[in-house]
Amino acid sequence: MGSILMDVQPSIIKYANIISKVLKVDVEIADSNLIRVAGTGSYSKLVNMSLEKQGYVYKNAIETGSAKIIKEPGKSSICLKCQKRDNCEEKFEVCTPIKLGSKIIGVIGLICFTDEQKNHLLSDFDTYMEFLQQISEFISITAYERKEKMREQTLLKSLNQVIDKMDKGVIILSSSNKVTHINKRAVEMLNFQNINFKDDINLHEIGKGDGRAKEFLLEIDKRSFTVLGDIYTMGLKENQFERMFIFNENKSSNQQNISKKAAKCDDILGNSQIINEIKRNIKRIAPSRSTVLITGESGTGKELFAMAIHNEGDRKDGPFVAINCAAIPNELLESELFGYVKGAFTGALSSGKIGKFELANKGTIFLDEIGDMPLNLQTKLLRVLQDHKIVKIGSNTPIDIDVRVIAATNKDLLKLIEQNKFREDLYYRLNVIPFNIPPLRQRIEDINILVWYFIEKYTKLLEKKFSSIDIDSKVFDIFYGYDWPGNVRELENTIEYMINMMDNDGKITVDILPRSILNKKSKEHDGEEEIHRIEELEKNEIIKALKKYGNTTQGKRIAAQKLGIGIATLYRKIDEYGLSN
Ligand SMILES: Nc1ncnc2c1ncn2[C@@H]1O[C@H](COP(=O)(O)OP(=O)(O)OP(=O)(O)O)[C@@H](O)[C@H]1O
Repeated sequence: MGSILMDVQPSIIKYANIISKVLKVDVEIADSNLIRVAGTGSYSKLVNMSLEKQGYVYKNAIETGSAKIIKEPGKSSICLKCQKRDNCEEKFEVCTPIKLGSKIIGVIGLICFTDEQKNHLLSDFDTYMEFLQQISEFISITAYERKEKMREQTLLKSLNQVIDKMDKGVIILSSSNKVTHINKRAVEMLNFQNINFKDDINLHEIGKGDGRAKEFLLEIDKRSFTVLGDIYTMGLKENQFERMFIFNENKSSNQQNISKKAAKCDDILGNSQIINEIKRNIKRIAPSRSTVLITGESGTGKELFAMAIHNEGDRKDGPFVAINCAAIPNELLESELFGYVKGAFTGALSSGKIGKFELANKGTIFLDEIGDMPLNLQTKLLRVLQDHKIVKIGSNTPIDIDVRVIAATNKDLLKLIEQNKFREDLYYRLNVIPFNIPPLRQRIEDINILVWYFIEKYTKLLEKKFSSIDIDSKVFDIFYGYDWPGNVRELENTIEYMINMMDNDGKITVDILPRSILNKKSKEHDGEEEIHRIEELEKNEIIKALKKYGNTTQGKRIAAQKLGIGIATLYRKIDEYGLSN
């Protein structure tokens, strides 16, 4: 039977030798099974042997948990059962238990065979006993550390087993960014032939992702991937298991971080006049190379519109590379955008790095949250827009690039210019083709189509099965009256929440609306009194009424009545506001 002291036997032998040298006596250390773990002098040859038949003093110390001093070995009552009692060679014996918490895990015995040894020990007995006590505590700490290490190893072993069974990619990183463990799924997803990675791994959060997971740029073994995932701190095993990165989807399976989605105008949902006009304009300007600036509140779909511009034009077969300027630390943004040559700075990858501009060559780069770009980079960006050339960090050689730039922001760039936070010349360079995506509350006629689209998306995604789905008209009333500060993204999250909360009857009712919407439904956006144009209010009321009572003749008659206008006026206004479909 093993024991914790046996597990750290080499250290125990060292401790026995130290005690023996200092106290000039022979030393034995036994574990709680009375197996000799260490011994000095003649006992060194008897290590690993059982003391069952003669270790009565030790047994007593283990059972009582207290030190024993045997002044006349063989004659003490403890020695009664010992076979060697009558011809005991020992002159003096002291033993002290080794405790780990409340448990006795072994015993240290000091044995004097000569009077000289005995006299030496007794000459300063209290100090020597204190020393012995100290060593006993050191042994106890060594055993504790070992126990913890073993516990951690067992834990890590089972953790690795669980990780290997996961259907998500998992990479465990050390504090120095080396791969400690990579699961099978990650190897498959990233298509690795060999998992003995020599270089450090680079992992940067570069975007908000899809709302559930963040977007990361993963650089490993001279390859880059854009993946959706999350990092969890572990802090285990002496920094070997520092962080765990769990990821879902490799957005770019090739060696470059190009996220190429084929969203086109038809993927932009909505039938409002303004959305239709934007879609028409996208088709018009898609073939050109002119820079586009998309403005609009967060969640209005700016990236979707940018992708549509890319995919409706001649560059559709080229890459669409998106970068979120706000999500990347300033000091990394330059190298993300322009790349660097090998040896450009300490910590640089030995292979150098290709920047997003180069990756986007012959395609489109989407610079999201451009308002957050630091001023020094704004200057560099301006130069790129003027010269169509980039210069990598650490290099002097300009590289020609053919990239269309689409920038987006939810900030007021003119205000930033006033505050000297955004370059005016860059603003005009970017704003060649401006698109402003109106907030959802200003195009509530798009809500219906978006709601049904997201219902379909999330019933499929969440594997919910309904024979049919019915939405209470009160839900739409609340949706039409709500401000949607988070715009389409908020609507999407709301529907996802409601699909989760729905009963099996397929009914979407007010009682499963998220609290945030129920509580805020009538609050003005941002807490400010927002002023709407009269026509906008009128149009929205007509849309609400038509949604509520239906587009049939009968529905229109009720709508007109509720709106307090004549049926002819309603028809005229429907025409005027382009609401006939
Ligand atoms: N008209 C639309 N049709 C279909 N989906 C849309 C539409 N508008 C937005 N979405 C969806 O809403 C979500 C948010 O859109 P997106 O990320 O493009 O917004 P954004 O304006 O770029 O936000 P931010 O300013 O916060 O970066 C995405 O899942 C997007 O596909």
